[in-house]
Amino acid sequence: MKYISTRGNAPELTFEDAMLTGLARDGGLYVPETVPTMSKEEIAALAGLSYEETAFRVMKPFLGGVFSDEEFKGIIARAYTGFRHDARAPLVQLGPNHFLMELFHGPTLAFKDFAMQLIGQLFQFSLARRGERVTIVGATSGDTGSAAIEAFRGLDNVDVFILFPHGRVSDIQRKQMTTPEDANVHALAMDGDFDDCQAKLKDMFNDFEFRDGVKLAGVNSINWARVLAQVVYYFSTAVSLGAPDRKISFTVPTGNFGDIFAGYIAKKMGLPIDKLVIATNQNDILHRTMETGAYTKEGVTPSISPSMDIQVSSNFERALFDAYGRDGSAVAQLMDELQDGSFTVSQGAIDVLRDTFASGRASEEETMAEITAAFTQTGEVLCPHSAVGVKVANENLGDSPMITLATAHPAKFPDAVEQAMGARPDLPPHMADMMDKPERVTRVPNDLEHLKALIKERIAAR
Ligand SMILES: Cc1ncc(COP(=O)(O)O)c(C=O)c1O
Ligand SMILES: N[C@@H](CCOP(=O)(O)O)C(=O)O
Repeated sequence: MKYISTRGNAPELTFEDAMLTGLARDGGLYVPETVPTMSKEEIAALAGLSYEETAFRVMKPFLGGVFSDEEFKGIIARAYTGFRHDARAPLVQLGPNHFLMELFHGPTLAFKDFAMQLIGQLFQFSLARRGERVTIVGATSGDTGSAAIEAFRGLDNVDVFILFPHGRVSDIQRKQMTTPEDANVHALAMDGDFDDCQAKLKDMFNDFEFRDGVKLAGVNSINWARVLAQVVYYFSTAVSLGAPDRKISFTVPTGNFGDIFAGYIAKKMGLPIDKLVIATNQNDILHRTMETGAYTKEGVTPSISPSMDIQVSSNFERALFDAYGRDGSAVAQLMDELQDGSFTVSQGAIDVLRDTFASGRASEEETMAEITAAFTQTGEVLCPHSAVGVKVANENLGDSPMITLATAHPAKFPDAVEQAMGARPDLPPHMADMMDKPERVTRVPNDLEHLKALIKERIAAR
């Protein structure tokens, strides 16, 4: 099993090297050369298995033998012990044919834990056997950062630097990143929005002297292992509702396109997915692209679902790669054009994308109204991101059961939830004292040289 870049001009890597590398050296994202498939019988055999066993069976074909079965099973078992629900990704019913997949029972209360806890274990295993250390730099709109810090805190052979947009994450998200006391954790509040943070991260990867000097690694969904870990819950939930004997649809609150891309991979592997619906907030570049074919940046407007306040949706590049028949030079050209603010998807490619993905958007008012409606009608308390998903899913219900992904716990966004419902959601007991803890954070400008110097200085001081 080899991994290739979406821009067609970087070395082919094994699963382990692609995971430790992050961004490809041509600026592209790694994808498997071919996507392994599961037969109908293999999918049916997942029924009744634990989440961990399902994870092992779904992910193993992507590893190319870099871990033994025993090693990989141990890694998976350690990754999911910190989850507070036995099912890991339980389903609750919202309506006759509509279900919610609760992905917020991990340690930091967001779907990011599913992949980040696994990556934490994978990195520890690989770095120990190679005798290496890495510097992780991550960009976050709130949830990736806290999940990464939780997964890597306290490790001697990893420093983790998290860039988040100053003033644009919720108080809980900020506290999750700034209160850990471990010396290898560095929370950096940057001037700008999430897209600025992600652009700086990619600039660091494209500076080979810096990248090689600090042994840069990435744990955003540019990292293939992040996407792979998220494929598992599409299988576990679809099978629990009758797949492969019936088709299942999914609606995914979307920002950086990693989570829905995992659903697309599940479909390519053979899971009978009917509709795969992109749900955006008012920062709706993906919905506009699906409607018009023009991917045009308009600037980010802060919303009540801040983790989805994204305009440069990193993993869309992976979908474009397939839609353009895996033509890396065509993708490289589109990404060059995006530097000037926009590109137009060819008719052939947009047709392919429309065959696979539907889309919709929720305004701020609609998101609020959905939190209120879901609570009144079902008793389920939604976070604003999940509410965007439920609103768009309701517009896409059909014959097949619809599963909407609930991507974060409502207590991470208490202000919006309180405004919609009149009651403030409680944090789980393990986080109850978080708001009282002192914070450790460095305010940084949107300046590449400044960031590189700071990172080098911090590593040298450890
Ligand atoms: C709570 C929440 N919902 C949805 C998303 C969007 O997911 P993705 O970036 O994989 O599209 C994010 C951020 O990634 C998030 O943190
Ligand atoms: N919403 C994300 C943005 C980064 O996405 P990622 O999946 O690429 O890590 C966040 O919470 O940081």
